[in-house]
Amino acid sequence: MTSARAIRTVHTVAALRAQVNRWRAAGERIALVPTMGALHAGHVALMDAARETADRIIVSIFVNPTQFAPTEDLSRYPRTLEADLQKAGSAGVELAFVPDVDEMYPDGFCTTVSLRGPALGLETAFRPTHFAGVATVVAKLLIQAMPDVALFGEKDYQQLQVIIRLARDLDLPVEVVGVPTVREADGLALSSRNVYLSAAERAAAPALYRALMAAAFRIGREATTADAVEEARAAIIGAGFELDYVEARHAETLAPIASSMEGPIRLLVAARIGSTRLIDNIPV
Ligand SMILES: Nc1ncnc2c1ncn2[C@@H]1O[C@H](COP(=O)(O)OP(=O)(O)OP(=O)(O)O)[C@@H](O)[C@H]1O
Ligand SMILES: CC(C)(CO)[C@@H](O)C(=O)[O-]
Ligand code: BAL
Repeated sequence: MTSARAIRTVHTVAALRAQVNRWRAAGERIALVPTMGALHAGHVALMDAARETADRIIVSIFVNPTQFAPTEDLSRYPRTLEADLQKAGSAGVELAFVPDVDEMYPDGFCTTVSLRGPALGLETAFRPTHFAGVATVVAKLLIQAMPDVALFGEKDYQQLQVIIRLARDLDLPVEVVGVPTVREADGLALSSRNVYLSAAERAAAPALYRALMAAAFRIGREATTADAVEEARAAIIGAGFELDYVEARHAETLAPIASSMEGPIRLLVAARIGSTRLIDNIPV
């Protein structure tokens, strides 16, 4: 059951803070769900999880230019604000923070978060400036909204680990919560970028998840981790993808797997089909 409430939109940090301060003064627990809009059921799962833990939910909708490289899809990224506000309101969100680029990056802006640890490799090998943009905007959003809890999807698993580390390292007083990936019935992870897929590409796309599932099943049974990852690589390329990476990593530090290593493993993949780049991951 969702509890639809009237949603209010604010565009400035000052208006966001004024509302947050009123809620704080009343002793209410606040959740923030950061998004780039084009909301789908994956985002709604974050809002549902937020409702379980907080009295008030804020969604931010901001297509953050600094996390896109000049060659990437910033200009064609889907923008569906009216429908987004409708969906967020139906999911019990009361406040939408929808800043414009100048509000987030005023003239002279020159500060960026620098990262190592979980940001090394994987996405960074293909999007070298991406996580600096993500971490900087997320740090800003967390300082602007001062939530008790912020929710992020496991679909962007490396991003989630980077943000957990960011909050810990910068002593941001927020609980960072990861929410499991919401999938289509055939296994494809929901993503705002799925709208780019042609019918044929959409039909091929679940091969990504199937290859991860097959590898996760084989690891620790009849295959070494390295062999299972190699098989996943072949299956993904065989399904028509251009593979950026498929790797097994330590699930929290995202350190590469060494044969002597203990601890949980995560399989992560990024691959391109046509003009669309998809990512996915699962636990082993
Ligand atoms: N299928 C999903 N399941 C759970 N969370 C998701 C899913 N898709 C996105 N999210 C989460 O929603 C938040 C906002 O993501 P974003 O607005 O970039 O949407 P997206 O679908 O990931 O878009 P993109 O196509 O840019 O990857 C992030 O924390 C992201 O991990
Ligand atoms: C966390 C985020 C909203 C920062 O722009 C974005 O990277 C996303 O939507 O996953
Ligand atoms: N959901 C991740 C945002 C990005 O790919 O830029």
